[in-house]
Amino acid sequence: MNILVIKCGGSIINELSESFFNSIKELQNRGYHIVFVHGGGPDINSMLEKFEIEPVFEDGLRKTTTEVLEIVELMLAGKSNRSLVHKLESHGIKAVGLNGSDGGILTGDYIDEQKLGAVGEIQQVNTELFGLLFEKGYCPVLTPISSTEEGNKLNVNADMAAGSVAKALSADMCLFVTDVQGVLKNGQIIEKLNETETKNLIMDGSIHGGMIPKVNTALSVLNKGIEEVMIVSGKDHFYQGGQFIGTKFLQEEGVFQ
Ligand SMILES: Nc1ncnc2c1ncn2[C@@H]1O[C@H](COP(=O)(O)OP(=O)(O)O)[C@@H](O)[C@H]1O
Ligand SMILES: CC(=O)N[C@@H](CCC(=O)OP(=O)(O)O)C(=O)O
Repeated sequence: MNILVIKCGGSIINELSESFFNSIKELQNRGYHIVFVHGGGPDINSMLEKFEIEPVFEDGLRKTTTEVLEIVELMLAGKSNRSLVHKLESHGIKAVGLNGSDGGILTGDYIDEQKLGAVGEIQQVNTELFGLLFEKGYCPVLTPISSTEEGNKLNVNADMAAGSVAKALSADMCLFVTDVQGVLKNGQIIEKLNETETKNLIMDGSIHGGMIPKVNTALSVLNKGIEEVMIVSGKDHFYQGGQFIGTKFLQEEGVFQ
């Protein structure tokens, strides 16, 4: 079975192009079973603003108080997930929306409760439901909300959640769909990146903000043996004539699995 995990950024859910959906259908026709994991940072921020709560980020992760967690879940499950599922279905792609914490799909633990509040990292992924949905031709569409073994909800960065799902499924491919064509330097797309080059771009500030968790997750997925890991745009064609367009992550030369 060919499995593709697609992380769909909150930055792009409302701007996905027709060619994005065509690419998804083409990949399904080529035999790929697709799991979507999505973000929703802008949706969360706009609701926080309505409640006059200032968003606070530490190293790209949202500080998540009990009050913020309620809004995060409300917006991810109630808005971002609904939008993506609706768009997929209206393009003829069978999709089922799930909160990551449903059915024990994403189980995690706190990263640093003192510093970040209810922010987690995934420790286990229950992939059973995916198999059932794939059998009937549905794409699971997951929020990055997870829960602890005790049942406490956790807010997980969506790039990291997608990476954990890709690793758990030993996916053939993991794509990070965002609002830029890939990793850029001086406005130009970088088509191929290895770990050293990526770290250097973070160090010199060329890669910053929301791109940091994305490239770090991309590298960690690559290091788990998933060969095709890319950052691509949801605004343009990301797949044409069997070729992907974006930034592809490559193992360092001389490094073997
Ligand atoms: N080197 C870079 N190349 C491209 N985008 C970058 C880079 N460094 C930072 N970014 C920023 O990262 C953003 C994508 O991350 P983010 O906003 O978190 O998107 P998403 O919601 O898709 O996860 C881009 O829109 C851009 O502003
Ligand atoms: C812990 C943490 O930061 N969680 C993220 C989850 C959503 C997300 O990652 O959305 P994007 O993909 O749009 O950035 C947040 O609260 O914004």
